[in-house]
Amino acid sequence: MSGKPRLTYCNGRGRMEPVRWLLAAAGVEFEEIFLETREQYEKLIKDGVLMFQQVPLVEIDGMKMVQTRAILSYIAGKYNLYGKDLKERALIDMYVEGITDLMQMILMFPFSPPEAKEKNLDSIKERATNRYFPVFEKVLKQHGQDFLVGNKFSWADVQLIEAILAVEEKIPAVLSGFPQLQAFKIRMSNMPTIKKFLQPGSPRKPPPDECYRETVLKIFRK
Ligand SMILES: N[C@@H](CCC(=O)N[C@@H](CSCc1ccccc1I)C(=O)NCC(=O)O)C(=O)O
Repeated sequence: MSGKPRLTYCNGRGRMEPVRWLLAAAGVEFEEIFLETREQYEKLIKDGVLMFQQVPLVEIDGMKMVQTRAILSYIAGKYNLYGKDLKERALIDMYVEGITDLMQMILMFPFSPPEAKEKNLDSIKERATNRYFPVFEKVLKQHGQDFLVGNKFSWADVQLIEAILAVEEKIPAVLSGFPQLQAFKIRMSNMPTIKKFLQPGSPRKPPPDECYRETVLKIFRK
């Protein structure tokens, strides 16, 4: 037992990528088990390892954690990325949940039917530009600090930089109207732990491709 957290999921972003981001941003090394076949997944279920027969699964501190939100909250609390008090935690929760709503659109995009892809991409652009990014542009402009909450690096900052980079992969000019977010992106990308995670060879996963899509559908088919 290495003592490192152990992540079980497909070899791709999916619902596990925010967990990889948060652990990496906290400077925590982790191990990964990749699900490649439905048989692997069915064996986890048979062995009673998955509380709701779902992954992500994160084994940490003797626990077999499932439910992405619970996993992320535990990691944020453990590594002091969850604010200094209840009100800062509430603000971080609101920011994270909002960004998660945007990221859910990106998560599901590879599974859009071909005829819906253009419309779904337009929806991502519309929501990022008009609903989500303006909130964080305003927050950063109003308090003039480097980080979203309490002038301290937190889970909210990690979730936002992940989202910015993910949206830019689809809409490269998405930050053109957001100078504060452009500066935030540079600041976060230069933080040592995030800079390391953005380097080739890190556990960060590439954008989903057809192979990943087919693997997910094969493993989790109903
Ligand atoms: N609420 C759970 C949902 C987890 C979930 O839906 N996991 C999927 C794998 S992610 C699958 C995935 C991967 C990429 C993009 C979209 C999606 I959905 C699963 O285990 N499905 C099997 C089942 O529910 O029987 C969480 O947040 O962890």
